[in-house]
Amino acid sequence: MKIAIAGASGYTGIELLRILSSYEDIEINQISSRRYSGKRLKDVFPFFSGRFSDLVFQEDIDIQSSDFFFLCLPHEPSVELVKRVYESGKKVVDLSAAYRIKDTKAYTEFYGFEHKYPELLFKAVYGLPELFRDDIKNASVVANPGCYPTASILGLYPAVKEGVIKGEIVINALSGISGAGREPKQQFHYPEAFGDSYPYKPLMHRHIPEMENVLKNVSGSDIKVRFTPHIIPVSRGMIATITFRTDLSKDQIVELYRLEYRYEPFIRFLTEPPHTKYVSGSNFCDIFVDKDERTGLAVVITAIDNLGKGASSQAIQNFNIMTGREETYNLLTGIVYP
Ligand SMILES: NC(=O)C1=CN([C@@H]2O[C@H](COP(=O)(O)OP(=O)(O)OC[C@H]3O[C@@H](n4cnc5c(N)ncnc54)[C@H](OP(=O)(O)O)[C@@H]3O)[C@@H](O)[C@H]2O)C=CC1
Ligand SMILES: CC(=O)N[C@@H](CCC(=O)OP(=O)(O)O)C(=O)O
Repeated sequence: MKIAIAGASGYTGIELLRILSSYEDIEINQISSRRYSGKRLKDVFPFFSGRFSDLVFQEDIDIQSSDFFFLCLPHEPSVELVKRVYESGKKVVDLSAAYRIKDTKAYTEFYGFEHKYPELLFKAVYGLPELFRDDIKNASVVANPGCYPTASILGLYPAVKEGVIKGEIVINALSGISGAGREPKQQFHYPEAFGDSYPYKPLMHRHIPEMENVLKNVSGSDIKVRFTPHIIPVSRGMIATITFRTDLSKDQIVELYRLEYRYEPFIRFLTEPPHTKYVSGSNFCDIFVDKDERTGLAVVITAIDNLGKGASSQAIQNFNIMTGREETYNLLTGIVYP
């Protein structure tokens, strides 16, 4: 199988290359980057010497030359490229938000562009295997979830599905800086980012419509989330702390979560709050569930690697499912500790 990675010089593209380097039965035959076009992968990123010695970045991806596509591009260029892959009859996992939200208004409102292919938007499958595994198996277009939505939806799904939440849902989430991509930005310049932590977009972040859209699709009811993201000065890692009111006791809510995810290979329950380092470099989502009986609020805390389960390893999980491999193939290791 010949594989193309568009946007291979960004953080999610590099992470994909790292994971795919362990696959024996595939060939990565195209990688794209405009700025590195014509340069060898190993000259740009010396740590890839060996496995991918001959790969050369190209300006764009040729649809005819590969069988399967991973797109690690910004949202707007993805809209077009996904459409072209789809028309060729081949399969694609798109890591951008271009096909995630089944609501065209969200694109004008939160992404600043008119979605040109609403009919394809409704054919794309949301690539969160724990919720949509059966649809992913036969999908041509898989829209890989955002990192905050992965951490938040996995932390809410059992409770939302069973309808045990009373009232508001509050999510406070922390993200490592690689979540903002590799393009240099002033606020992520070392002297400014080192040692600093802060909330941002406290009232409306573009991941809110994505989360609400998916939670509505699985529950059938309108669900609102009060979501506040925060930057933490680490390269990778994400924590979501979720609180909601419920009449279930502590034991019942813990049991509900454990039962729902009992066969999930990448969900691990912890009896203490998870750390970013417990999942770093991996596809795991660690979950802690408890209830504060004093206030009646349940507390669910999830940890993922934003570049792992929040992006690239989740894209590989989808690839494994779409290509008939064991879902966990090559994904059960990878933790980098300390
Ligand atoms: N970082 C993260 O934690 C997560 C990211 N995502 C999403 O995944 C996608 C990739 O993210 P990430 O790897 O962080 O981004 P980066 O900014 O690190 O990389 C973007 C890649 O796309 C290329 N690119 C940028 N602009 C264009 C363009 N207009 N046309 C063609 N190629 C372009 C860049 O190379 P060049 O400029 O040389 O062409 C680079 O290879 C984004 O849509 C992001 O929202 C999703 C979940 C988590
Ligand atoms: C730290 C940081 O800036 N994170 C990004 C989200 C991560 C991401 O890339 O998500 P999408 O794929 O949905 O764009 C942000 O808050 O916009």
